[in-house]
Amino acid sequence: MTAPLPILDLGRFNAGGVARDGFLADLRAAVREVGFFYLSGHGVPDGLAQAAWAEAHRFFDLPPAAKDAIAMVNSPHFRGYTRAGAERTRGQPDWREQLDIGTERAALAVRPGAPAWTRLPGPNQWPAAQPALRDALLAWQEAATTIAIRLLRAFALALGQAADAFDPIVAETPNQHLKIIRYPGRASGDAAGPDGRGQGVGAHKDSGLLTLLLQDDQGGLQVETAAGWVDAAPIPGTFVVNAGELLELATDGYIRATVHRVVAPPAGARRTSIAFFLGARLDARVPLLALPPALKAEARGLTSDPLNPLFHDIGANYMKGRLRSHPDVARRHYADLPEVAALPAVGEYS
Ligand SMILES: NC(=[NH2+])NCCC[C@H](N)C(=O)O
Ligand SMILES: O=C(O)CCC(=O)C(=O)O
Ligand SMILES: [Fe+2]
Repeated sequence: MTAPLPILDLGRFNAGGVARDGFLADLRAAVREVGFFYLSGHGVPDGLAQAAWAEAHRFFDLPPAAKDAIAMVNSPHFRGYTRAGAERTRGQPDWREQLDIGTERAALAVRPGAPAWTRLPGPNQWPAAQPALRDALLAWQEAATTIAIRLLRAFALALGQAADAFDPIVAETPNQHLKIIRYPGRASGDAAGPDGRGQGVGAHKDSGLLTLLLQDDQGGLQVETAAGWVDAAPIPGTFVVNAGELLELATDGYIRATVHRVVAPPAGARRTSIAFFLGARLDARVPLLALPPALKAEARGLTSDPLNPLFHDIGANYMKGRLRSHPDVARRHYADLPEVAALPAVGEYS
């Protein structure tokens, strides 16, 4: 048995004094060693999560036509519904259906020649048949943003920085991204992976700063560690938290954005999750933090993966993930970009 992932209580951070110091020491160890932990004591009112769960289940139970009416392929902002099998991770189809939303705002007026990320801000798509979904998910997105920004201050302190070290890149227009996700059960043999089960979502890093995940009681999330894949089994009342690529970039790899995946549930079961990704302002660059010497000596440098280059330009780093994940959206709305012309044709994935 591998050691389970650590559990950190945000109440200790909020309490101050020695409790806070203990929390920060545990946080530093957790992000350096695994990059994944459970967060308890976050204080988000239970009703907000309950409402988000109830509306998420109602959404996935809508008839397919009602969901396809707000298909992501209609949105240059990568917002809307994606059917199971349409998203790609490392070129392979992910067996999950999902609704992606983000900050609700008007699209920017985009000048020709402006960076591609300027096309990302914009309105969400909501199902006409379910007006309550919008309020529940936007309220959840705000609550999750508040906790994620508080945690980011804790990360800064744990790294020997001023608490506000990340404030400039999350001020005013942080890149909020929320997904409600359902993984259908799969019979073994159904496009089974090496472990005999299907790909719910393939192995990847999250591209932003921090991810806060709510998961139901099904399980299936796995985290890559030095000792191999470890299950992030559900623990009621907690979030699963993980560091994204922007923290790896900011710390020259002291923090690693940990690789994770979801193994599809068996036939007859299903998994539902609600993932919130706090990203930074798309118009900024990730600062390279000056770590205290003791921490700097332990920084391992950035990982190098030819399929996943890391970019200090935040807009470019986020864009790469969106384009490769949703080649249908990329071809419809971003065909002018050279990296889109280079995407393998559907059916051509190895
Ligand atoms: N928005 C996300 N966090 N998506 C994570 C899934 C992995 C994604 N398909 C990728 O290729 O990077
Ligand atoms: O659904 C989950 O539990 C994890 C999803 C995930 O890792 C992602 O969408 O980035
Ligand atoms: Fe992820």
